[in-house]
Amino acid sequence: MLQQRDYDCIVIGAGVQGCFTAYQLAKNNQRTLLLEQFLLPHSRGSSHGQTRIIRKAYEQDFYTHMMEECYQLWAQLERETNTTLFRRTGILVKGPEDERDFQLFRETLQRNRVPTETLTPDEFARRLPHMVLQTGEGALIDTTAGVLYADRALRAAQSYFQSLGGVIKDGEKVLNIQPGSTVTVTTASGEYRAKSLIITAGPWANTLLSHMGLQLPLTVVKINVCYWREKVPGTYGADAHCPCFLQTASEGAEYHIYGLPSNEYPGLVKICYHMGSETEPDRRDRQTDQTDVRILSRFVSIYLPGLEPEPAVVESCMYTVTPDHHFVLDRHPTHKNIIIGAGFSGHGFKFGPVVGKILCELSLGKVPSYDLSPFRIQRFQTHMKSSL
Ligand SMILES: Cc1cc2nc3c(=O)[nH]c(=O)nc-3n(C[C@H](O)[C@H](O)[C@H](O)COP(=O)(O)OP(=O)(O)OC[C@H]3O[C@@H](n4cnc5c(N)ncnc54)[C@H](O)[C@@H]3O)c2cc1C
Ligand SMILES: O=C(O)[C@@H]1CCCCN1
Repeated sequence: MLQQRDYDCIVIGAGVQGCFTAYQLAKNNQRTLLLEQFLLPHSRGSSHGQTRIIRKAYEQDFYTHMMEECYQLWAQLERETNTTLFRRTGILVKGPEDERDFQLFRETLQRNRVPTETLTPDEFARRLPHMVLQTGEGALIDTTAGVLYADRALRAAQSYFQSLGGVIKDGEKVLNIQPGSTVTVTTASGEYRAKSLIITAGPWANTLLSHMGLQLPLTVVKINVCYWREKVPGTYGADAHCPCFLQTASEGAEYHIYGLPSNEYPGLVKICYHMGSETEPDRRDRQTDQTDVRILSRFVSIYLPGLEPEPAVVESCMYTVTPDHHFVLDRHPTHKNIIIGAGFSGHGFKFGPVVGKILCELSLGKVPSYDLSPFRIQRFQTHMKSSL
């Protein structure tokens, strides 16, 4: 027999954005159901793995502004669950000083008075002897930045949500959505109804939105998550005061290259390319392109001489990328009680707590705490028309 249950809100997708949205809804006394297609925890979306970078260094002010509150909300979840979710390491932002990309980071950090150190070549050589700064490159350290313990963070948000009475049903794939003043969501095991629905389905966003005749211009890409062996274990470790780093677009790499100090796998440093090759979320193993790995190998051999220049471990993860690389945080254009959080374009984890707050505000009909114009669906009008 089918179960039938009524809730105030249903959230589809228990990645970082769905978990924090559910957590915020429960804090606002909403009877909330969080549905996840896979058994938790899983490594088939975008939020798995031990670590993510958190930073205020951004090219746009609006992200740096949102980070103020993000840091506070991460610390709040740490207190609520008595867990450590953040380790401060700083992030080195480095790249060609005369290129716009590097300048945008520098200007945003300055304008927003983010505590930042500017390293001269001599200081760089002294502080970071195992990294290379080439002539013409600038180097800044956003000292607020660090590492978030990602898997642990998801567990913390889920358990706090449950402690507030929230319900998680994993292994329940949503098969159909019927919009209306009460939204009906169907899975293989039941039918659930709620006053509002929040879709945070990561790479599967468009599959779910197709039930409501909406397709966003999202591209799903597979990221090869590469770990590189230290020639001397610990050289690039957080204990050796090695920061995270972000190399801005440079010769041979159109997108950023970023890395985190060795941590989760002792002796191995995670370094990835901020783009991959297009894939389908249920068939990402078919995507075997290694272009990103080749770009990374070249980078490692030039800039990080203390690492072996071939990856020791390669895992995978997915990005869901919008044309401008900004998020989608909005209502469905015709069904106003359906809220969409999508297209986090490979940089959404650190924003989880504020994304959850914004999606919760939208679902409760409150005025959102932030100007959402960079995140509106409306901005894709031309893309969406041309794809009809
Ligand atoms: C390699 C890599 C490195 C990254 N590094 C950083 C970083 O350093 N800093 C940072 O801030 N961000 C980073 N990101 C980006 C960040 O991890 C993502 O933006 C974020 O995880 C997106 O979360 P999500 O909740 O939108 O998606 P997901 O985590 O994919 O969650 C969506 C969930 O919805 C579920 N779902 C889908 N369809 C259905 C259905 N029909 N029924 C039920 N459930 C469904 C899925 O199973 C999934 O669990 C990185 C991403 C990758 C891949
Ligand atoms: O969000 C981040 O911080 C990482 C590093 C930079 C590229 C995007 N992903």
